[in-house]
Amino acid sequence: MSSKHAIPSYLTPPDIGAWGVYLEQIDRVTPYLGSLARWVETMKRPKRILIVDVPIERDDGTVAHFEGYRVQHNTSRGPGKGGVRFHQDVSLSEVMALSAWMTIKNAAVNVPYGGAKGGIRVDPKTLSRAELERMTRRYTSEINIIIGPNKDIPAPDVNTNEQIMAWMMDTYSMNQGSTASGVVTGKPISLGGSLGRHEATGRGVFVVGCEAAGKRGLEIKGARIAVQGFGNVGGVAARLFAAAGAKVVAVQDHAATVVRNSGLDIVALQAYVTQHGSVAGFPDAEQLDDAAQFWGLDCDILVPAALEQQINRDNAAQIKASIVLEGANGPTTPEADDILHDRGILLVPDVIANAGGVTVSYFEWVQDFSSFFWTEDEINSRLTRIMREAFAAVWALAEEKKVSLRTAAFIVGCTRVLQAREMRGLYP
Ligand SMILES: NC(=O)C1=CN([C@@H]2O[C@H](COP(=O)(O)OP(=O)(O)OC[C@H]3O[C@@H](n4cnc5c(N)ncnc54)[C@H](O)[C@@H]3O)[C@@H](O)[C@H]2O)C=CC1
Ligand SMILES: O=C(O)CCC(=O)C(=O)O
Repeated sequence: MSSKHAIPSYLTPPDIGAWGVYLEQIDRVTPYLGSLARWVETMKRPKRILIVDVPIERDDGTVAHFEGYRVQHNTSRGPGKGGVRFHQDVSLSEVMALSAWMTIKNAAVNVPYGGAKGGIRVDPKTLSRAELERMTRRYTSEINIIIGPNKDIPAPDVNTNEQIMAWMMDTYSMNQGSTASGVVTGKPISLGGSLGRHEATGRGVFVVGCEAAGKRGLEIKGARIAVQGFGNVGGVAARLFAAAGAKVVAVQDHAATVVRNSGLDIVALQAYVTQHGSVAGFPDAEQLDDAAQFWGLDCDILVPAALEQQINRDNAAQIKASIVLEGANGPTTPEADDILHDRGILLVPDVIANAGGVTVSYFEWVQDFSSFFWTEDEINSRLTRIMREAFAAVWALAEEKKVSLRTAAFIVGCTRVLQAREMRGLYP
């Protein structure tokens, strides 16, 4: 949305895609929430939505406008918490859905936050570094009134990273008149970031992947893994699986799919992507001409770690993996969920599988408040314990109620949120 003549996305017909997925999942859960069901209606409504115009001066002197959002879905259990995404397909309905998933996720792993998410509808690859900085700072100033260490704490998501968080923290601090390191997490270590946060989401995916494999009697050593998305989440998860002796047989990113039956060299692939911007052209691998073939590849564990709605009715029947680990948020449509379930494929849902990131974000926030920083071993062992316990609790509930892991995770999350709401007296 860089042209000043383009129609803002919130004036176009609603894209219920991602948001609709969320609503359907909530609806499926309601029968299991018993007396809490009457409040689920309130879970469908975000608490606060801010849509902002983000104008910047381009390097050539022209002015470009971008549309930005921050949605606070729920704050019953604490301040809003969730990442910021820069992507050309970001829309209000997508950010609403992502914020709602954050509410469920934060409650499912029991970190003391509500749920929030933000984004800018922009392809950051079209911006220079200086333009990216101006856009990030302007966006932060525009949402300044609703964020803060005790209000709503942004973090990285797709196409945002430590540098973006540093600019956000600096802009917020300048507006406040004092340094407020706790306003964002996922910061550089030199600015109060936490050891282990960069790897935390991928590490959490790996930890719950090992737990799920154990339930299925699958050895990680020698297991065949396929990963879609080779950024922060997919890249780290792939590296940890490979280091544990698994064979990462396929990696797909926005530009290409690379395959190697005997296992890709993940360290070399990461170095290649750092240099070339994508996996396209990586030597020592076959490249698939048709990206859709990725879904039918022979593997044991499939890790979607890119965007929403990637596993859908067109490809769910082709999936050969026995375990799907949702590194991304919302990668599976409800229709595909049913297909995978009917085929006996074990799906570990996003709200558990990728919760390692926000868990270490919580550690970072705590460390910032106390100005006392933990060792990487302390962080990783606490993260591993929380992820294992969350997985075990959801697994036990799924067995008890005879429901999927997704439904069980939603029951755990919704119950905690709605109980907090009831105790506070905020129910309608
Ligand atoms: N960064 C974090 O801490 C967390 C991220 N997530 C979720 O994980 C997913 C990935 O996020 P990050 O790794 O942080 O983003 P990233 O920006 O670091 O990487 C995204 C990756 O997805 C690939 N990709 C983009 N479009 C694609 C397409 N159409 N097909 C295949 N690959 C495509 C990109 O090439 C890149 O490799 C998102 O759903 C995000 O919401 C979830 C929890 C925390
Ligand atoms: O670390 C955080 O605060 C949130 C990460 C995030 O956006 C997510 O879990 O989807």
